[in-house]
Amino acid sequence: MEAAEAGKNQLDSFIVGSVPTLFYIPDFITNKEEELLLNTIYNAPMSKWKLLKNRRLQNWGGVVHEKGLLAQDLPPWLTKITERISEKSGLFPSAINHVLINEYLPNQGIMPHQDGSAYYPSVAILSLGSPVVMDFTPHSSLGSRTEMIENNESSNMPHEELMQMNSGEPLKEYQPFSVILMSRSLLIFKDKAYSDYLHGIKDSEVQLIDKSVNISQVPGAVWSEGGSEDKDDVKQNGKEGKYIRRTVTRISLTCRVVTKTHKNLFKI
Ligand SMILES: O=C(O)CCC(=O)C(=O)O
Ligand SMILES: [Fe+2]
Repeated sequence: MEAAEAGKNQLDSFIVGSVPTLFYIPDFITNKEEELLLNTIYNAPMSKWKLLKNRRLQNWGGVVHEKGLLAQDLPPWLTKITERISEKSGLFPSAINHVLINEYLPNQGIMPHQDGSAYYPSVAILSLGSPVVMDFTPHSSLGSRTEMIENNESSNMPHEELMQMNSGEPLKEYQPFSVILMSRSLLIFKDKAYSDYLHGIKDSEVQLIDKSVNISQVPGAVWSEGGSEDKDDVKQNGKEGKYIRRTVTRISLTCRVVTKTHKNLFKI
């Protein structure tokens, strides 16, 4: 019984913020593992990179489309990580079978979005390289009006991303918040955090961290206090405060389960 209870609560100590289905695990992998992953990712053939308008990505596990996943086995260097994620979190119904690797230069981000319906509603994001701030915004039907980014890149995405544009009265329990994603950390979110909020990363080199729910877990050396040299960010975000400055590239591994899979195109 003890083991079952420990299993049930294995992520409780990693909850950050007020949404109980969002977990932040610092130091999920070692420095050595980070280095190995980065080397392997950058050793992939150039053709493996898909260029988007504002970043590039590698798609592993097969092609996701409406009818599910045209599955390809994940390579061992990825299953080593995805198996650890499944085992440590206990939040995935079956083996993680899809990994999207996104690369972000310091001035690149991803518009606020909800992940496509082909995925099981649990996602684990492993971060490598530069720290970054991920913003969670309640769907406009639930909270304050959702910020939209004009350049809709969803047509370039390998999976469906749903945009929510309708406005509504803010509900108190749905407030925007942010999470600082340090290198080697794992962010997991599911249920409410997955379906009632959009998630995104601003395309700015300087990112305010005042709304971040995990500041206390981030080394003080990572952030600075607002100063006159950061006028651009103040202009962009409308206020001054604590911020991080992205100086290097960030790589993220978005690990998910696509429940419907097909091995052969002709059997769909
Ligand atoms: O890079 C990230 O941290 C987020 C990526 C993401 O949200 C996605 O691929 O759907
Ligand atoms: Fe996403």
